[in-house]
Parts: sequence; structure tokens; C-alpha cells
Amino acid sequence: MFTLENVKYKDVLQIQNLKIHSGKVTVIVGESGSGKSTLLRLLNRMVNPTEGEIFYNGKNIREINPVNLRRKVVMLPQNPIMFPGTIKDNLLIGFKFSEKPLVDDNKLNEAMKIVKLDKKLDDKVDKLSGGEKQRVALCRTMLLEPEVFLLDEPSSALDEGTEDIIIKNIIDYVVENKKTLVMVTHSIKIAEEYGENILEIGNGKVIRNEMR
Ligand SMILES: Nc1ncnc2c1ncn2[C@@H]1O[C@H](COP(=O)(O)OP(=O)(O)OP(=O)(O)O)[C@@H](O)[C@H]1O
Repeated sequence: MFTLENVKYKDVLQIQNLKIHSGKVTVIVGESGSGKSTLLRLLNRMVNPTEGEIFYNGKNIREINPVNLRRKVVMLPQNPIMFPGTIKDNLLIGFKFSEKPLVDDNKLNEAMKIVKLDKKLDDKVDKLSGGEKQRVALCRTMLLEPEVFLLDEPSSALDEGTEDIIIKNIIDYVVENKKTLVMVTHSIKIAEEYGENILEIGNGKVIRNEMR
């Protein structure tokens, strides 16, 4: 799905050769500041490599319009933006940005169940906790149904019990719908349990690449 060849990003990341496989769950672990988020950002052209090439389904991503690429490869950043308004506003805004047709309330409520968010669509987001806001942002990403999900620490603000359920639900969704997931996590437990490919980044380099 993705192939990275001699990729360098400033003095932050240096990856000689890496493949990210279609339909698999790739989990990225590593120390704080090692370059994990930068790797995700390279995959949907939020940043461009200083050197080297990245291919998506065989096509150099420099040749793919960034907006088109980001319709297929959607990133949930570590600190997602919330817009003033309701949960529904915040769920639908992803469709507006990516110019996709809106979905009905049933679909929104179904998606809220996947992320275990027991709230009303009309609830205001400024009243939500950090963990609830994180789940609204995750839900927004899931609803876009992209080919590839890039999730940067999607459960960092959650307690362990909620984290377990939500990660399991996301993985089930990804497997059932034959999506590709690339997820950064601080949790070795999640990496070991769900990672079909575990990548460890250390000091800007891939120091472990384990297929399971
Ligand atoms: N655009 C940039 N230009 C220069 N340096 C950057 C840029 N983006 C990130 N960095 C630096 O690169 C290093 C890696 O950052 P990155 O966010 O990729 O790490 P990370 O592994 O995701 O860390 P964390 O686990 O703390 O989120 C950091 O030292 C950061 O300051």
C-alpha cells in the first residue's frame, strides 16, 4: 500500500526502506520525540519528505493531489480540533471538508456506539471531557470511511477499560471493512495484542519491524 524509499525528513526521520501493507493493522511504538507522528504526517502529505520517495498503491504521492490523497488516507492527529457547536456539527464537518455527501442521524448514532460515546447529537462539545472530545474526533474520522486510517494515539485520554473496548471496536471495524490501519500507541499491550505489523521508531529510524 505504502512504500517508502530512502525517505528523510529534516533531521527528524530517516527511513531507508519500509512497506506498510494493505488491509493490515500496523502499530507504531517508540519513545516520545522519536518521529512517530512525523511518519504518519508523511503518509498523507501533511509534510513532504526532504529526500526520498513515498508510493501509495504504486503511485508517487508527490503526483497525487493532496486533497484527493486525504480523502483516501485520513489522519486523526494527537490533538484534534473541536469546532464550537454540537457533537453533530463536529461529526458532519469532516464531510464538508472532504466534500462528501452528509449522512443521517442514525448513521451518526451508530458510529457513536463504536467509540462508546453515550451522548446526544445535540450536546455541545464545550461541555465534554477531554476523553469524550477525543472520541468525537475519532468518530468523525471513522464516519469518513477512508481506505487508510492514520490514528495518532487515539486513546491517550481514556482510562484503560474504555481504551480496551474502543480499540477493540476500531480493530473489528477495520478488519470487517477491509480497511488499512496505521496507529501510533503508547501502549505496548495494545501493540502486542492487535499489531499485525509492529514498527518501533527510535531516534528517527525504524529499529524494529516485526510481522506477526
Ligand atoms: N516540522 C518539523 N520541523 C522540525 N522538527 C520537527 C517538525 N515536526 C516535528 N519535529 C521534531 O521532530 C521530533 C519528532 O517529533 P514527532 O512529533 O514525530 O515525535 P513523536 O514520536 O510522535 O513524539 P510523541 O510520542 O511525544 O508524540 C521532535 O523532536 C519534534 O520537535
